[in-house]
Amino acid sequence: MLVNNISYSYNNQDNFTLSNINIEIKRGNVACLLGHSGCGKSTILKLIAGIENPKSGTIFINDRLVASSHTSIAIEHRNVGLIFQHSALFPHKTVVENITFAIHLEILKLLNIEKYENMYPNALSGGQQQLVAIARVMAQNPDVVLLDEPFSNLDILSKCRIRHHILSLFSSKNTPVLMVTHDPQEALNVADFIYVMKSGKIIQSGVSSDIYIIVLKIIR
Ligand SMILES: Nc1ncnc2c1ncn2[C@@H]1O[C@H](COP(=O)(O)OP(=O)(O)OP(=O)(O)O)[C@@H](O)[C@H]1O
Repeated sequence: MLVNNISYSYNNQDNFTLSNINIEIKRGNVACLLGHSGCGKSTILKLIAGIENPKSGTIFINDRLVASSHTSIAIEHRNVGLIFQHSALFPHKTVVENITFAIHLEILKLLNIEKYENMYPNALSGGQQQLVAIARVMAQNPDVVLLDEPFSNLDILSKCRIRHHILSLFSSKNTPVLMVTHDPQEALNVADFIYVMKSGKIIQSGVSSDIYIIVLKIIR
């Protein structure tokens, strides 16, 4: 997955929300976007997913051009697995119907949600709904996975267990993962590569061990 010199502004304003963003994630690797609230992390995910289109620059998924100032492959044709903080489920479908297409019982078991199989989302807690959204992406077999603070409404034990399962599953399938977080410790724990953002720019990037000192400064 390659994001090449992307710039973007909401509502065609002169001040750019994102300037000259470059991100490369090798197959099977996990990269983290780390930065304070409002620095533009979610906007990068929206551009990769096809919810917004860049003003300049290019995006490639699986070596295919999906976005440039004059090209935009529709979101449903990008095969992107998206998990947001509050992932939307179809309220009129049961858990098993929500996961649809390539439903795998192993995924339900892995996430401990097989007992909710025939329930509707309104009968599930926020954390349980999030597990169903995660299962849906795991069943989709995406070309790239975008995680936007996906574990924040899970308890700490579930968070560590599920995060480990998801990241090892996609790593074993050679799928690149881009994860947004505010939490430097989480980035250091899970990422192969970290991009540190400030005010719409990437101010530092590197393998986790190399930027440890910079991340420590952010924690303080
Ligand atoms: N739909 C929109 N229209 C106009 N401005 C927007 C829109 N969405 C986001 N913004 C602005 O763009 C900037 C970047 O927002 P973004 O959601 O990408 O930040 P973030 O780093 O993901 O923040 P957080 O960690 O709080 O989710 C912010 O200043 C925000 O106010």
